Amino acid sequence: MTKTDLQRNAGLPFDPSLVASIRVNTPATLRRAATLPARRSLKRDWQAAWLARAISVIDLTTLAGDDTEGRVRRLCAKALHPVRADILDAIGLPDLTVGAVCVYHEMVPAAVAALQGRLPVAAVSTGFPAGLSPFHLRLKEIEASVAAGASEIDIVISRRHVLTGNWQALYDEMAQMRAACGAAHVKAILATGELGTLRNVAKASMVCMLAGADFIKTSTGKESVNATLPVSLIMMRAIRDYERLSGFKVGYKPAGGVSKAKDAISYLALVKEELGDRWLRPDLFRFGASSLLGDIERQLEHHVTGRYSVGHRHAVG
Ligand SMILES: O=C[C@H](O)COP(=O)(O)O
Repeated sequence: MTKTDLQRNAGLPFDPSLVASIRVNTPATLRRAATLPARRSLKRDWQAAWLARAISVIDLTTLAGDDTEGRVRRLCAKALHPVRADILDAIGLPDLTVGAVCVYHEMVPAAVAALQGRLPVAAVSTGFPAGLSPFHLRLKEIEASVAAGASEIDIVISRRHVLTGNWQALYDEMAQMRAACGAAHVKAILATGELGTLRNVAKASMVCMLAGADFIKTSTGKESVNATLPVSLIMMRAIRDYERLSGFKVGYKPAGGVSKAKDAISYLALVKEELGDRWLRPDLFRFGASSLLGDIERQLEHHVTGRYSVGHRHAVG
């Protein structure tokens, strides 16, 4: 998928009364999310199809202080050929790639050179993960990432705007970041584990969408609590509400700590039930994940051969 395949969210004017009216039924949300992993048991062939689908929507990620160009090149090779050819043949899939590769700004040139336009490169810009570098430098970082060839930018919001209820400031920040992205697609990372309440998550989701976020994303992967099913339920319902208001479909990206194939299936099931099949494609859904692919590949190998291989046979990067 190239950037031209992705629709852009034009946003809507800031509406403080809309934001103030947002409510969340926390006990009901927690109950609904808790039923999901227990209810889902898929038949063998369907399971392979869902796991292949999960791979196709991974933003294959390396976001480590010791990243090197060599690691990014290996990650890109894996992104283009995420599953061994014999396993793909056995499950009847001619070809499969992940959704995108996600790296720090400094690693964008290495990823762009390795992928040669075959997959999008997403950059975490704006002083990731805290998002506390000077604001004008965060905007400059976005522009530099786009100039280096990133076609998707994952920005991080200022958590303090949420924690102090300064929704106008959050809207303005998001709108300026979106503008700095130019033609690149923008994903807003809410860092939900640091927002205090599910109501704050719902409000922050809506404000970022009003300000033009093309995707909303749970976490950087660096908070102590990252993607969860209850948070995902709230964010997906906010996406539904925004579609009712604007007619626009915003994408969703759970990220951080999604490392097991069975968790990926729970997320996909939630997307299907809350948003519908249209969201089960890379233009509207991504997993931000560094180690999920290895577990899925292991499960697919088991599906085909009846045996589990050791985890290090499916190393990524
Ligand atoms: O955006 C992606 C996350 O940083 C990846 O988190 P993870 O390493 O827990 O999979």
